[in-house]
Amino acid sequence: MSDSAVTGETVLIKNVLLYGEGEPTDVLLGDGVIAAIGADAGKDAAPDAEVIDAAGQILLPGFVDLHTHLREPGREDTETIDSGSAAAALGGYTAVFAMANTSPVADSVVVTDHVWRRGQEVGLVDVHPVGAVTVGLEGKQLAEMATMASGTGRVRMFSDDGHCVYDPLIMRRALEYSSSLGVLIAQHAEEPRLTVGAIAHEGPTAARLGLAGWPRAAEESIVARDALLARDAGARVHICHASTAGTVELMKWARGQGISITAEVTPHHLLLDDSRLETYDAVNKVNPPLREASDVAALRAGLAEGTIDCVATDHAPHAEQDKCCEFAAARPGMLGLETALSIVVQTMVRTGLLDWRGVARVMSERPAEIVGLDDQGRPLEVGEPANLVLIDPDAEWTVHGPDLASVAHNTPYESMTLPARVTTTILRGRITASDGQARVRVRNGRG
Ligand SMILES: NC(=O)N[C@@H](CC(=O)O)C(=O)O
Ligand SMILES: [Zn+2]
Repeated sequence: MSDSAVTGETVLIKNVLLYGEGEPTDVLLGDGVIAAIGADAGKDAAPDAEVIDAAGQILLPGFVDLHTHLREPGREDTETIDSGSAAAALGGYTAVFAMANTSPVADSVVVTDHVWRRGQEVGLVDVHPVGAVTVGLEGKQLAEMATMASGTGRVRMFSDDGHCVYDPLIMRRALEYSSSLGVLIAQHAEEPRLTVGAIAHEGPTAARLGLAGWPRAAEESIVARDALLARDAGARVHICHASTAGTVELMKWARGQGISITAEVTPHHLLLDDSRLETYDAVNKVNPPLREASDVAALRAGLAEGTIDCVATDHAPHAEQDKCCEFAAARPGMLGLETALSIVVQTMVRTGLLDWRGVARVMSERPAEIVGLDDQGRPLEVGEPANLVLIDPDAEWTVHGPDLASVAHNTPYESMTLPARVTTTILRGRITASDGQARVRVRNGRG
């Protein structure tokens, strides 16, 4: 064997378009990294290398989701780290951030380390635990952020998501503390005094349908407040699921002031608006609510120009009994991991707002940068970690909830035909999903 020969599990991807550009080429993966790129990349491939004919397919860095709800521990009847990892791998993700609103809440290192370890055992995607900002998500007392940040799970992001850290003094202290720890605070921006009883976007549709309204100002007032608190604390703040045109304007203003603020938008806020509520189907109930077409247009434009940094799924599985009930009683949230790429292609690529490099930016590179992951969202270059996704841009598929890997089936895209599909996902050189099947880890005999 020559010195340059690649050892361990090797994968040879043939005839693939890097970032959807240029001429098709070959990419060899070995030892968990990109070992070679080019027409002769296969010359060092081991005889037993897995060969993927990727003609017509696009290679991007694996996706990173800053906002996933995996429901373990506590609601394993709706999602587990196993099922959620499979959904993530099938959606093209190589890293996800599992939100802290589990039961028990991830406000201690016991829970955050469990989430990390369980994710590594499953081995389909890196499951990074998000720690709670406050004990029990109650907004009263800061959780032990330093302990969680230094645990095995190395918590990099803290959020009370599902709840807003509404007390400005607590938020200020959390931001001050976060900058000394080098971690990120992600805010579910919702002024709770403005959303008492609210279940839908406050506007003409909700008024006509008799649904109590969640005004845009409930989000925007917190975005503005937190921008100012981050400025004063010299800290960074990340805005979860931006949903209004006004939030895009506030982001522009804050950036112009030199404030360290980033924001994500969900696929559903890029595609759906409150006209979906006409049927009273609670599958469309989500926080923040689906807004108006003008907000959807502003969010798309904001993402295209970089004012909104990235796409995050807010994948929120719920049991059938919590979704197939009266709108007011239903829980908010919808599935997102397995449909995210298709929705981004439909809303951003097919509309000419983003090219495939732009998709890599908003789904891989920016989210990895925002949380400081140095092994994700990397350039497609020799020596870089082989965290990758292969996409068939011309595929079309019809969504059917029970076919998704999640335990729960609450997809708002049921029976919709969507463009583009993930064909293969690769984590550290190992195929984690291909042709619609997640691949659980096979021991390689060395370990
Ligand atoms: N988005 C939602 O409507 N629900 C999320 C919580 C959240 O992200 O706010 C959930 O945990 O179900
Ligand atoms: Zn939220």
